[in-house]
Amino acid sequence: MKKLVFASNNQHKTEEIRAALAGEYEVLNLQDIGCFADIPETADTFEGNASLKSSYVVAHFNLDCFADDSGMEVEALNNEPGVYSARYSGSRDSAENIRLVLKNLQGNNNRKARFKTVISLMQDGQNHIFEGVIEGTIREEIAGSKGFGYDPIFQPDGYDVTFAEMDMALKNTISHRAIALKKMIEFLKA
Ligand SMILES: O=c1nc[nH]c2c1ncn2[C@H]1C[C@H](O)[C@@H](COP(=O)(O)OP(=O)(O)OP(=O)(O)O)O1
Ligand SMILES: [Mg+2]
Repeated sequence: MKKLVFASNNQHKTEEIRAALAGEYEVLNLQDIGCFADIPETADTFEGNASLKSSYVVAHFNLDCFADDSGMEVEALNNEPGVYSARYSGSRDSAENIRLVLKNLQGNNNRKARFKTVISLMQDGQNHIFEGVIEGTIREEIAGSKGFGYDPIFQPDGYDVTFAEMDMALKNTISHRAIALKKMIEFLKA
């Protein structure tokens, strides 16, 4: 089976991507290639941060790879937390990050939000970008224990459950990450 290097330390993302590519590609993440660095994400866009992560692996390990930078944008919060989703509350504690979103959105009728993923695939020195977006709304309270990050408060449009209430298999057919990944695989197979 062909190998793909995924420039991420996020086990949840890795699990989703491995499930999505099962049987087609073997996905190696940063620890699998012996990279334990927390790659600096200093860009102010998802594309910029994804490109920083993929370029770091090319520069330090001379390996083609792909990286995902993703986050949640809440319309009434001026699209925050956005690229700062991982540390919105100042820590990586998802419960704290969720608490701050709910606090900042309290009493606001505009609960529109979207999840966005940008994948940067570095192949033969070329940076290929693939984007996935899913629209939804922010629940008033958390619901569900599956998934990770902001899943317990994000309800995708067309569903009456949060990402954390749905199985990974269903999330992997509709999510921002699934959409971006599908575009990357189509490119790789072309
Ligand atoms: O499907 C998702 N469901 C819920 N929350 C999500 C999702 N996708 C990203 N998120 C949130 C979690 C993380 O706090 C931030 C991503 O930050 P992001 O830098 O892309 O990932 P990360 O730092 O955890 O791992 P890495 O950079 O090594 O890929 O947005
Ligand atoms: Mg990150």
